[in-house]
Amino acid sequence: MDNSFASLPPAFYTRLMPTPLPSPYLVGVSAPAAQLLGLTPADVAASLDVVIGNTVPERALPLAAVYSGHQFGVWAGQLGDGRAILFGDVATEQGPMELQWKGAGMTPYSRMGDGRAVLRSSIREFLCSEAMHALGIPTSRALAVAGSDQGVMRETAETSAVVVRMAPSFVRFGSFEHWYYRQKNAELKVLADYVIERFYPALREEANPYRALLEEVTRRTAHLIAHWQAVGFMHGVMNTDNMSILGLTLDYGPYGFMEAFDANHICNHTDQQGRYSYANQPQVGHWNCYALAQALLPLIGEVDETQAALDVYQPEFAAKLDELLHAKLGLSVLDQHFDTDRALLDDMFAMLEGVDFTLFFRRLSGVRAADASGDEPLRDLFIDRAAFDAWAERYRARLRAEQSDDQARTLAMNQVNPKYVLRNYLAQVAIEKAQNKDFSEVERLLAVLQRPYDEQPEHEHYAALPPDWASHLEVSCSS
Ligand SMILES: Nc1ncnc2c1ncn2[C@@H]1O[C@H](COP(=O)(O)OP(=O)(O)OP(=O)(O)O)[C@@H](O)[C@H]1O
Ligand SMILES: [Mg+2]
Repeated sequence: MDNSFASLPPAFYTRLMPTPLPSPYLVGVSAPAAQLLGLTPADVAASLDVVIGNTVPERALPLAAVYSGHQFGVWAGQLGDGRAILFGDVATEQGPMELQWKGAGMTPYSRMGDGRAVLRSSIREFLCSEAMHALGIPTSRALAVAGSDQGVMRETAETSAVVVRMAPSFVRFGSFEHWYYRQKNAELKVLADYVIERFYPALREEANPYRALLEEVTRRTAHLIAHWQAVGFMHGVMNTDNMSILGLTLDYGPYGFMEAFDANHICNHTDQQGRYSYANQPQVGHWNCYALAQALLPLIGEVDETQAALDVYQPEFAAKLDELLHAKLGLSVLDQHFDTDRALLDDMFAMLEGVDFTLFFRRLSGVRAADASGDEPLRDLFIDRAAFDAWAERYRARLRAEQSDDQARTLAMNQVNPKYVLRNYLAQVAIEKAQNKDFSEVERLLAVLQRPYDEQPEHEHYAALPPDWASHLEVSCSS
């Protein structure tokens, strides 16, 4: 174990130890995440004291990093790892992975917080990190989650937990904004050079590596958000301190997956203005890149160059989303169908209002090019059957225009339209059981979500529409 971040000057972090928690218990381990570290789930279970942060691994250099950020569009000043502690990085086949405890106690950046995370939100972060990875969406990973009965106060009394998460880097847009707003250009440069050297080494050859960095991060962010839109993922708190410099999904708080489609859906109950609604995510992604651009401007030097790097956002986002949506519909991206496809997609989203997002796309693969014989399971999702029938006829015509093969298309579509996503109510069931010390549902649900594209006949009910009680579930920033 190493800690490359600790090689930065001391102004970037505070070295400190996690605060122990009494009588820890293991809540869940991700086998694929463990495997990445060359460990088995049994190895991780045997290291429960490390998972909870009561034992610090040999050669670890625990630290909390400083960053700032814009929260809900407003400059929030200094934030920092208020409850996350980075303890080192290890070599894996996917390159070095940093390891963090989230919820391991107070740091100098805790502000009003207690440095803890509750079991509820820790299970949500654990499950969704691994679910997103299995969906093929760039994300931080989660190795394990452990709990303790030590109480923590939120809206109600809850108990503590710690997630061990992993990513090549946890540097955020806000890590750069921090130095920009303090007018510390030397530190800004140190951080940018560190990120380029370690994560974007090819950019060193560019005429202006800082401009190239901005462009690459902007591109990755645009692609990430295209993935979110395509799978119906809503992050919930797209503050600049939650935006990864590697274009990863970071900080699983009040996120949600779209169920009954509503473009303006707001998954975070605390977000009353809907700044981070599904429909707003693409433009917020751009806005966040703009905040990063502003922070990098002193290094890039030229406003025009900075603007040019930022300008890749719209076309990159549009092209990526177009590619992903075509794949979801089993269509090739072909110039001669550009206008037809635009209208087909627009009308699809209009028709989708109120229809379950995940089930719609999964069942779409059953539609046959020749006739309506495969429509029924999909058609059943619609109240306005006539509208569906009319759209399905146009879709069929488009399939025939590229001589689409039903069998091949069904297979391909089922590789991109998940059958299983982490619906809020599924997480809630697992959480309630875990709160009663039954962790079997966390394990079962994780196993289902690790194969989101596979038919799992024994787990059919995990793909079903949410039950009535689920409509009362609310998730907020409280975690
Ligand atoms: N319970 C807490 N104790 C201390 N600090 C907290 C707590 N909850 C949130 N914070 C801090 O408030 C800021 C914003 O919180 P946010 O919910 O975005 O992050 P987070 O979920 O704690 O962590 P991360 O972004 O690392 O996943 C961060 O600086 C975070 O560390
Ligand atoms: Mg955060």
